[in-house]
Amino acid sequence: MEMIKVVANDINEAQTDQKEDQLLEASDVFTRAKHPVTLKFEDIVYKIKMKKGFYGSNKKIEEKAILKGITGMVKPGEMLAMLGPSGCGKTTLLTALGGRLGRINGRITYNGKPFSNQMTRNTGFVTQEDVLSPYLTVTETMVFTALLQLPNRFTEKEKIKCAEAVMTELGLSECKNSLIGGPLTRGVSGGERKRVSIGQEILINPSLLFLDEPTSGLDSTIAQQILSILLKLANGGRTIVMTIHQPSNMLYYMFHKVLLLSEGYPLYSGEASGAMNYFASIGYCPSVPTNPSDFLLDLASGMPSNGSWKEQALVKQTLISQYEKKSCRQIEG
Ligand SMILES: Nc1ncnc2c1ncn2[C@@H]1O[C@H](COP(=O)(O)OP(=O)(O)OP(=O)(O)O)[C@@H](O)[C@H]1O
Repeated sequence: MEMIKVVANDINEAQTDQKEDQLLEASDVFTRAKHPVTLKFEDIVYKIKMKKGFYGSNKKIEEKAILKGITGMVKPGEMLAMLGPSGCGKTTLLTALGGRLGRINGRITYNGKPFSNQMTRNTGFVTQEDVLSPYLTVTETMVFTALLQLPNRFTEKEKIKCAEAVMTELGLSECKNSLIGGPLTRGVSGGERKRVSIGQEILINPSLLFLDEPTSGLDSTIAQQILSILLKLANGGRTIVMTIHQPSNMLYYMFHKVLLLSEGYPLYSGEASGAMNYFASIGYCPSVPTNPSDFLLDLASGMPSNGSWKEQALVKQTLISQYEKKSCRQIEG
C-alpha cells in the first residue's frame, strides 16, 4: 500500500512537472530552476565492511566508518563546498546526498521528502572524471545529449535550440566545432571539457546540482570561470553542492556554505563567511593573514601551517574529540 502511494505520488509530481515544463521556453533552460530544492542532511553515518588480513591468512571482516555523523543544509540559491584532505569522505558524502549510495544511516531530505524518481529527474551529477566521447565535437556532444535527454514534447528543433543556448551561456561557442579529444587525440582544453560536462547535466534544467571536484586540474582563472557559471546557476534558484580542493581566497568567498571534513568527522558546517570567526571563537586562528581554505585544510589535515607538526596534529585531534563529545557540534543543524 505504502509502495502504491509512493508511485502515485511520483506520477502526480511528474504530471505537475510536465505542465510546468511546458511553460518553459526551450532556451529558458539556463535561467531559472523548475522546482527549487532545500537539501537537509542529519547525522549521516556510512560504514563499509572490509576484509582484514592477507589472502590465506585468518581473514576477518571489520567495519570501517567513512562518514561519522554529518549534518547540514543547503537552500535554493546557495552553493555548498565540501572541503577536507584527501580520503576524508567528501566524494562519499556527495554520492550519498546525490541518492547514489546504498545503505546509510541518518536522514537526507529534499524539500522535506526522501529521494524519489521525481528527484532523480531534478538532479544533475557531474563526476570528477569527464565521461565524453573523444571523437565528437562540442556541438555534436551537446546536441546528442539534448536529443537523448530532453523529453519528447520538445521538438528536435527545440532540443537543438536548447543545446545551442546552453553552449552560448557556458562560453563554448568559440570551440563548438572542436573535437573533445582524449589521451590519443588533441581536443578542447581542460576547462572547456569541464564546461561541456556541466552543460550536459544542466540541459535538463536540474534544480539540484552535485559536482565532484569541478575545478580539479584547472588554473585559478579557469576555476573562477567555472565557479562563476555555477554561481549564476545558483542565482537562478538552484541548489549547488560540490567537493573542492583548496580553493583560492576569491573562490572561497563565492561559496555560501562550507562543510569541513576530517577523517569522516564534520569539523564545521555553516556559512562560509563565518568559518574563521567560529574557529577563532574556540581558540584557533592563524597568526598571519591566511587564505581561509588553506587554514581550514591545515586544521583538518593536521599539517603544520604556523605551528609545528606535533601542535597541528594535536589541534586536529582536539577538534575531533570535541566533536565526539558534542561540545563542539556544528553550527548548523
Ligand atoms: N567502497 C569502499 N571500499 C573501501 N574503502 C572505501 C570505499 N568507499 C570509500 N572508501 C574509503 O573511504 C575514504 C573516503 O573516500 P572518499 O573518496 O570519499 O574521499 P575524498 O575525501 O573524496 O578523497 P579525495 O579528495 O582524494 O577524492 C577513503 O579512505 C576511501 O578509501
